[in-house]
Amino acid sequence: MSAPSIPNLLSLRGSRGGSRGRGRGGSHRGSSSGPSASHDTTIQGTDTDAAVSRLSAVELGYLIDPFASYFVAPSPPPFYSGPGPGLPTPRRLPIINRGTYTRTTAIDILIHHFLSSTFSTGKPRQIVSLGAGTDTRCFRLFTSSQKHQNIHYHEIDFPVIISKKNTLIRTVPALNGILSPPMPLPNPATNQSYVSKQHANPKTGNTLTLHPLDLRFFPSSPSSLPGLSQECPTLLLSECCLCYLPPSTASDIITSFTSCFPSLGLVIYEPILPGDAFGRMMISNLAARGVTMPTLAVYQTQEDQERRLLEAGFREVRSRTVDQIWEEWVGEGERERVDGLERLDEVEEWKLLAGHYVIVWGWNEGEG
Ligand SMILES: C[S@@+](CC[C@H](N)C(=O)[O-])C[C@H]1O[C@@H](n2cnc3c(N)ncnc32)[C@H](O)[C@@H]1O
Repeated sequence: MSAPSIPNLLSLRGSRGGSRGRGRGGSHRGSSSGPSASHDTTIQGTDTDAAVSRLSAVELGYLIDPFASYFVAPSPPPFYSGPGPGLPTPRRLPIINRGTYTRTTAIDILIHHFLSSTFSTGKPRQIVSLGAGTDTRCFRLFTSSQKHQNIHYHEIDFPVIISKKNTLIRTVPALNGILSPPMPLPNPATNQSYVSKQHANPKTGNTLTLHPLDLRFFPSSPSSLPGLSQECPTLLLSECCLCYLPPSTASDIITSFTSCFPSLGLVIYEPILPGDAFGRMMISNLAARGVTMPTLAVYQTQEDQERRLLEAGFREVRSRTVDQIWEEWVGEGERERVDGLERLDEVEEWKLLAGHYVIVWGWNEGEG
């Protein structure tokens, strides 16, 4: 569970140890005032929260991710005056670490299912991550199994975030050892002002294409994104991203995929239940940080989220709250291992928090 999704708890109790309308032609649907630079900076900052939460879960043994540390800058000690080690990564609360673990594991399971169920097509498979930020999943995937070949991973985020990621991949040997230096991809539509860059691994055929793009200006045809083909089985992923967009923009983006990608799956992770006491507190704490999640008002429940995907054109849809995933998907032995990592006294609080986040997935072909 990423920190931006839980500022309610962090601001209530402190973390342990320290520490948007889609428009074409410049219009901004769903917002009367249009995007402001400071609001965008706040939303971009949620990626840092997510990266720190990931590293906290890794350092405590919840997750294995050799790449997480490269995306978190060491914080300088107080009165820092030169080179030298920074402060240790802030540790998140045990319930936050468990949330990050459960959400990450569940999305990994769904992605592996997509990859194994589309393996026999013999076609390249595409994963398109909306608001990918500094997520490390692509690197974990490309190094986790020999079978993972011919995967075209696309990440979309604001230019400032993509540029940071691109620089890191170019300069960190552990990252550029997996993928070659980036090649700029030509933009098929001359009026697009962004340049996508593709990192490739010639041995496996895997590629990572980074698209610097404000999703509020997403093209009406996704296949105009450089390197993206509507002929390949494709999984669209939004891990706490579409919730920051105006609802009409978010649904336009989803339907632009369902209308032209015949073999499509979608995985969304978002908060729900804004109307109860916990939800109201969550919203007011987000607002205090200048963060709004407009889709939360429209898709308030698990059922609303499922309906959203059915209305967008998916044939089959399922959902589970993070709480349900912990109970139903994590095996007993693994639950014991995770329980043993940190003392978690706040069981009720965990259930409350984990019940307010949902993973919804849908597909339009095959058996999902
Ligand atoms: C909470 S972070 C999640 C990052 C990543 N998906 C993860 O789970 O680790 C939300 C991400 O969505 C991106 N985002 C939000 N609105 C966006 C927009 N209009 N265009 C592009 N990216 C956006 C932010 O920049 C940020 O990287």
